[in-house]
This record gives sequence, C-alpha cells and structure tokens, in this order.
Amino acid sequence: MYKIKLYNNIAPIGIQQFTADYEVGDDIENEDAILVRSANLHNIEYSDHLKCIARAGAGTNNIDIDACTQRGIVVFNTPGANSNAVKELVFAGMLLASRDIYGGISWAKTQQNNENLAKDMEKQKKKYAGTELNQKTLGVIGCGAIGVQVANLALRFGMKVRGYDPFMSIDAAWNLSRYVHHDSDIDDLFRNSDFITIHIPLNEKTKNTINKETIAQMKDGVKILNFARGGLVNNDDILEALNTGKVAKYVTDFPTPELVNHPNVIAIPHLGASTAESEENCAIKAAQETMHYLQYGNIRNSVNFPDCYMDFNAPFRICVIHHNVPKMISQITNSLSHDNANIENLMNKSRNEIAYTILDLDKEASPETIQKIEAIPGVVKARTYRRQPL
Ligand SMILES: NC(=O)c1ccc[n+]([C@@H]2O[C@H](COP(=O)([O-])OP(=O)(O)OC[C@H]3O[C@@H](n4cnc5c(N)ncnc54)[C@H](O)[C@@H]3O)[C@@H](O)[C@H]2O)c1
Ligand SMILES: O=C(O)CC[C@@H](O)C(=O)O
Repeated sequence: MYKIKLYNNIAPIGIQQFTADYEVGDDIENEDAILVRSANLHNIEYSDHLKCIARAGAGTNNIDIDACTQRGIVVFNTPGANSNAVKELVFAGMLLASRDIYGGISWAKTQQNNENLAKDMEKQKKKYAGTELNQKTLGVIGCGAIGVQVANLALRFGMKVRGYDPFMSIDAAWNLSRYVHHDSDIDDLFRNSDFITIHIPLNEKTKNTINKETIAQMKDGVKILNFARGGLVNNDDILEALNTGKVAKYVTDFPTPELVNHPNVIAIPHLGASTAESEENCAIKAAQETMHYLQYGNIRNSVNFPDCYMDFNAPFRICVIHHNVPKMISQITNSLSHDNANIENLMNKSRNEIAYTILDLDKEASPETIQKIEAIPGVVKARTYRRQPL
C-alpha cells in the first residue's frame, strides 16, 4: 500500500486516478509521496519514506528543491497543464488595464433606483472610456508554456508582439508564431513595449526582474502584468512608478497589502490557474507522474531529476539515485553478481550533480544486494520493483 499525503485541494478526478493500492488523504503519516499546489513546503518535516513530491501546477518555488535532491526526493510539476487558464486571465487583465470596465460596473451597481439610467449612463460613460489592444506592442518575458500562448493570442488581437527568453525550449520554439519579434536583449523589450507580461519562474536570479532600473527604461504609461510570482516585481519600485504615472497600471495575480488599495493596481487573488479544466488537468498529471514513479521508477516532468523512463518488460527492476560521478554503473552492476541476476535493459541519465539508473533484471535483487548498492559511496538510494500492471 502506497501512502499519498495531500496538501491543498487537489481536484477529485486526480485523486480518483489512484488505485486500491493507494491510501490518499491530508492526514496521512509516513507518506511515500506528496501532492501539493501552492502550499509552502519549505521547512516542513518530511517522512523518512518520502520518495517524491508532485506539484499540481507549474511553479515549484514553494518547495526546497535542493534539499529534496540531496535526499533523493524526486520533485515533479505538470508543465503546460494550466497554461490555457493563465493565458485567458492575462487577456482579461490586459482588457481591465485598458478600459475601466471595473469602474463602470461598480457605478452601474449603484443605479438600481435611477429611473433616468438610460440617459445618465450615456453622460457617465466618458469616465470609463479606454484604449484598444489592437496595434499596441506587447512584450512577453519568458516564452514557455504560458508565454507562448499569450504571445500567439496577442497577435490575433492585432497586437505587435516581442518575446524574450534566452533559455527557450525547442518545443516552445516550435509553437511560437514566427510573427513574434525575438528580443535577444531584454532592454529592447523594455524600451519598446506598451504592455509587459512576465512568465518566468521565481528564483534567486529572476527575483526583482521588474525594478527601479528596469522600469526607468520602459515607455511612459507602460502597463505591467504579473501572473507569474509576486517576487519577480519589486513592490516599492512599482508603487513609486505608479505614483509618478511612469507605470499606468499594474495587474498582479499576487497582491500584497501595500498594493491592493492603489487605484492603478488591479489585484487578483491568485486565480490564474483556478479553472475547473486546469485544476483537473494538473491533478490528473500529478497523480499519474506519482504512480509511474512509485510503481515503475519512471521519471517524467521532474524539476530536479533527469527524465528517465523505460518500458517495464522484465520481471524485476532496480532504480538507483546516485551522484553524477565516474564508475557508478560498474560498481552497481558488480553488486548484482551476488544474485547472479542478468541485466535485460539499462538506462542512465544525469542532471547537474545527480544521476538516475534503471536496471531491468531477470531475477529479483535480494535485500543484501540493495544494501551493497546503497553502501557504494555516492549512492543516495536504491529501490526494487516487481513488474505489475498500472
Ligand atoms: N498565476 C498562476 O496561477 C500561475 C499558473 C501557472 C504558472 N504560474 C507561474 O508562471 C511561471 C511560468 O509558467 P509556465 O508554465 O509558462 O512555465 P515554463 O517552464 O513552461 O516557462 C517558463 C519560461 O521562462 C523561461 N525563463 C526562465 N528564466 C528566464 C529569464 N531569466 N528570462 C527570460 N525567460 C526565462 C524559461 O526558458 C521558460 O521558457 C511559473 O514558473 C509559475 O511561477 C502562475
Ligand atoms: O494551484 C494553483 O492554484 C496555482 C498554480 C500556479 O501558481 C502554478 O504555478 O502553477
């Protein structure tokens, strides 16, 4: 029986993926795996049995990735599973930043006793007039799952689009329209955009990407959208720029108390991925990644381990997490001689300092063999698997 601990509300359809071999709940102890959305897992005590954490979503800054890697805990996310939901809200944000829809609706709500409403609203409406997206320039920082979709849709709104992403994946590049202007220097994007939208992960390098200096390069009256993470934008600097009018609007999915009452901040309470479709996509993907890892040792969509997966055709399997250093494979295979097991298939992949080896065997490795493997300097963990239907 595998034990799955839930943090946050995970869509029921995701939990339904788990078979009778799984015990799933938010009060589980000695968990083999965690399913989480945005709950902060930094500084929590993990069970000694914990093998993986699946983030039902994209951002993993709520998890201490380095600590997990050192302990041999595989962290998954669900790339692209919520990107459509975020894309749609970005466009809602752009429209709200261009036209005072919110002000107009709020005024209309106060008119329930006005018998002259039809006439009065024609007078009132000039207060809520705005501008169009058509022909404006949108700068997209980060052309991954979300950025690409935002860029492509903006073209269909008649916008001119510029994109900046020095680490863009080949998949993302295939999906990005060729009509998106490629900025290799982020300053060109800052200087030439009427709207700037940011879609990159938050980490030590990207923190405060939007700050006093970068804002200074932007057009007067620029509108900035942040549906990625609050820490990417320096709050003090953006508030100052909103006060001077340098920045006309700041649309953020990550409001903080000092931002929420500013008249030119459009604060949304982290709703980017909050659609039934996206919550279901993320939950299903996170559950499947977890099951494939726990039952087969296969790794797909990890943020700290290499992708490493093989069809499980042999009767037995060993998976070894080890440091990415010489002579590991030979030491692991030597240890198997004890059981006289034949290796039917082998895969080894590495990512930075860590590596992962899958060995498919005709015989089950004995506990002594696993102990021997785990005693090899540089080995973090070894686990055995028996072939079973998923
Ligand atoms: N508001 C929400 O509910 C919500 C939902 C999903 C994702 N997010 C946030 O949005 C971020 C992006 O999500 P995604 O699904 O597009 O992720 P993704 O991994 O598909 O794309 C991120 C892109 O950012 C690029 N990148 C990384 N560092 C960069 C830098 N310094 N400059 C420019 N580009 C850089 C990467 O190359 C990648 O292409 C996530 O990390 C998450 O924090 C928020
Ligand atoms: O789970 C959510 O609601 C938000 C997820 C989002 O911030 C993400 O990074 O995928």
